Amino acid sequence: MPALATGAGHEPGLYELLAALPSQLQPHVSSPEDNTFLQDMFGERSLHSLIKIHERLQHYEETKPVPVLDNAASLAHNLCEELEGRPGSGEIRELLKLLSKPHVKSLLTIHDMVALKSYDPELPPLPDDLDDDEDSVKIIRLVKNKEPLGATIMRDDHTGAILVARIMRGGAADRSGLIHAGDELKEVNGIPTDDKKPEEIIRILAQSQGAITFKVVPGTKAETPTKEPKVFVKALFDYDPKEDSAIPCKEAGLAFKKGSILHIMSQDDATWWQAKIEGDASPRAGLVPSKQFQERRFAMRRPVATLQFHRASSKRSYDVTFEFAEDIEEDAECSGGVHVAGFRRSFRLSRRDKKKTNKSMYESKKSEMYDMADVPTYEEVTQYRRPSGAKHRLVVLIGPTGVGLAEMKRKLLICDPQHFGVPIPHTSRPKKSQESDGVEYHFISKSLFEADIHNNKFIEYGEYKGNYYGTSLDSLRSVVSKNKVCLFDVQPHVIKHLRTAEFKPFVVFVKPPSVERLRDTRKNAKILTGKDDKGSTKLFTEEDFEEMVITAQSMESQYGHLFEKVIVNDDLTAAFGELRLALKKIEAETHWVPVSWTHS
Ligand SMILES: Nc1ncnc2c1ncn2[C@@H]1O[C@H](COP(=O)(O)OP(=O)(O)OP(=O)(O)O)[C@@H](O)[C@H]1O
Repeated sequence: MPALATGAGHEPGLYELLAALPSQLQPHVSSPEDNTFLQDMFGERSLHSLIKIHERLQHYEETKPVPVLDNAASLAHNLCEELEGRPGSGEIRELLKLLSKPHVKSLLTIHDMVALKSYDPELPPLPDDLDDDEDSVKIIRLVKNKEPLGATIMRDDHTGAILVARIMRGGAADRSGLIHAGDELKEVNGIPTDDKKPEEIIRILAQSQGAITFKVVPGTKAETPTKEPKVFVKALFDYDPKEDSAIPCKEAGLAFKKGSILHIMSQDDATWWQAKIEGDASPRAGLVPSKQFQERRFAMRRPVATLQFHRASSKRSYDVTFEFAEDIEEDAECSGGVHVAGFRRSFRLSRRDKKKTNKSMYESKKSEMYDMADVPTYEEVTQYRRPSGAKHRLVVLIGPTGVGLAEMKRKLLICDPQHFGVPIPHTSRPKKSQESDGVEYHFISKSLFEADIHNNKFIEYGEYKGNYYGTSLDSLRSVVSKNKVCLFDVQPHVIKHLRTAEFKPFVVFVKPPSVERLRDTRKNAKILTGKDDKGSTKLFTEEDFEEMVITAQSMESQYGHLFEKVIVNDDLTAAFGELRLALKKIEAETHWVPVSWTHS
């Protein structure tokens, strides 16, 4: 290790520290390689030179020297020329040799630059053939790497000029700050653009390597660098720009899936927003249809979708047959010694027992039609983490009848009865001798039930054999207020009524596997026949499996945008494990929820 210079500097402490460091660090360094590395690093000549420079600079910083001249390089050059003609002494030869060394020349050039404070890069000379009226032309040079430029161009219909149509946020052009939407492109790498189609120019750009020179006439539109607030939305539909004939530039489009979180980076254009997928490493935005534009498109397409849905529905006749099976609380409610009051089947879609259509349910039909009028495009979201001690989100389970929602609820209640709860329903039927009010049901009179319906107290209700049954909002509140996670399975059209800041529903769709897998996994499973009030069961039929799969498809296509988690109930243990994990995450981790749920 070279000896450390004892500099005439101001910080002898620094030298001492450097000299002492290797031996001081030695006890903490385990491998000999690391030790050698440290010795080499601290003994490195360039490090010592750097410290010397640092000291000198510090010294001069204090004395604040001003340059005597700012043309040292040319002075040295002239001197060399003069001396070269003369018969030289040894000293002259030495001076000539010194002044002609490249690093001395560079040093003097840098000296002059500093003296002149001339730090700007040298720009290429302006073309000689500029028109008089082209005085506002700009020559821009960008160095292109593999990344696209992040700008789109178009031809102005009136003037024929090639204009920069938009600059993609976060892209190379945007980051340069040199090109703006509305600028007129005159030349690319010296090639005039006036006789070129936009596609040809794009091709020239794509083929260019390294530096690209643009000649542009800046647009008249004043650039106001707007600091837009950060907007995040959840996409409620799948989008592929390649399939979109309306997008102005497919290459600039951003593909996303239903449920993706998009960071909206610009809404300057009412039709095409700029967005990137949250968490994506690329800084560059892509084009996505704006909410208004997409809503308009969906609205135009909707009659077809409605027709298809109803055709499918009427063929399979699921649309109106809802079943309310009461009296099946049976032993399941008490399994594992856990009394699970109100644990019963809820009003879910069924095709079974067609004869019993008289057990019709309230607003279902109307609501389905209403749902078709909703156009799911984007929903503004924000990050949310349940504050400790705050109420839990309502857990809403959705799925076709027989898929296993009751099984999932039962398992959750058994594994942690202190943590999970279910709402106790109301009924207007008389209480049976073995029942207690507020345990199996809240027993109320028919007139009171009707008054509560009128006052919108029920999130769902139905009539069966002249008696009302229903679940009230207050019964959900009662579970939540006990600091429990309230489990609630409903028909999907009810979800939207629960989507409030109060309940913040976490919607889980339990989906059946294929008919083949259902056949394999449900060999011995039983479903309710709905043939009587006693909860009689039967084995699944092939028709039940098919119905389950088709109903699930309909539910997913109509309500899929409201599902936060989709679980395929193939193997029960695996499906239950997935549900538990999802619920744990929602309770403890940060996730996205609609913005409206966080302002109260
Ligand atoms: N993954 C599975 N593998 C095998 N059997 C299952 C599975 N999931 C549920 N089952 C069984 O299927 C039957 C129907 O399940 P469950 O009663 O939970 O359905 P459900 O969705 O509540 O339907 P419904 O609303 O008609 O009662 C039960 O016997 C249940 O044990």
